[in-house]
Amino acid sequence: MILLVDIGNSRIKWAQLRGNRPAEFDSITRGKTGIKRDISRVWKDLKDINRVVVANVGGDRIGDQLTECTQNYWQVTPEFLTARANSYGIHNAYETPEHLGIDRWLGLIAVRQRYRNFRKNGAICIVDCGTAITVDLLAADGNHLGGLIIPGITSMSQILSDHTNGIGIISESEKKGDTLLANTTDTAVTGGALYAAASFIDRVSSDAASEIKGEFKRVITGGDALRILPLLLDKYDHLPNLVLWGLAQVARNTRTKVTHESEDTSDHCEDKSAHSTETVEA
Ligand SMILES: Nc1ncnc2c1ncn2[C@@H]1O[C@H](COP(=O)(O)OP(=O)(O)O)[C@@H](O)[C@H]1O
Ligand SMILES: CC(C)(COP(=O)(O)O)[C@@H](O)C(=O)NCCC(=O)O
Ligand SMILES: [K+]
Repeated sequence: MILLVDIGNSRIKWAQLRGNRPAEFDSITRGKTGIKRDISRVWKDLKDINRVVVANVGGDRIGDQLTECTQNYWQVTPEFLTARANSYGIHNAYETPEHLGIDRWLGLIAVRQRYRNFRKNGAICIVDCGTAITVDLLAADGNHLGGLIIPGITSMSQILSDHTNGIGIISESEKKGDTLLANTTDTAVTGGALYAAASFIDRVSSDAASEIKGEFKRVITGGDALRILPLLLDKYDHLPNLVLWGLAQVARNTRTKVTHESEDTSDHCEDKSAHSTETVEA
């Protein structure tokens, strides 16, 4: 069995490759410096793992800990992916391609596969709402046009807690009801972060759309997608676990030729097309 692992700066997400697609999605919040205890708890029951394909943006120390775990559990050394200049029909916009976050690169790969019949001269805007919020633009011809990065919702609250006396660690509190403005410190900070994120996403996607002649599609993913979606002005396709879908594509394209598992035709990520107010189960 092939294990697909997405290590972000806040959470570790994983799935198993079933034919051409990821299945049995799971995730945990991870420690800042150590993940061995976190993953030993949840991976001890995983059996017959013969490959581990990894997107890691958490740094080498975290990667080394993952390697120690997979070698202990399954005698398998993980395959750590890095962004490339060109592959899967995508041209990386970065001056130094490997500096593009591997999560962002795999998101581009997954989106290109998901919308492979996308019309000429259009573009797709990919928003990933995690520890950081990233926006990337992928032209229909496969050119990655670049992107932007801001702190995520939790990171913005963390900044205020670290730099002010009056604001402490914010609990995962939302504004009560649908009032525009908040009446407690926690909800003022959380509400402000949500509005900052939504305004950033609305403005960047709107400015990008004005430069694109053809069809313009908006995609959103990441752990905070569902919190931000209700505040967005435009329609988004909510594609959960986008990075794991990208990992599935790369894993099956680098599968050892020996294993000829049944090819699953539907090899693109589920489309939970979402209006800016809700995610509809596909
Ligand atoms: N089950 C959960 N437990 C904790 N946080 C969650 C959970 N689901 C979603 N989140 C939200 O997702 C965010 C992390 O999203 P994610 O895309 O996994 O981040 P990253 O890839 O940066 O690790 C957290 O900051 C939190 O707000
Ligand atoms: C921007 C990110 C920190 C996002 O990571 P995440 O929020 O998923 O933890 C990650 O994509 C990253 O480390 N990128 C490298 C820098 C860059 O993409 O320019
Ligand atoms: K991410």
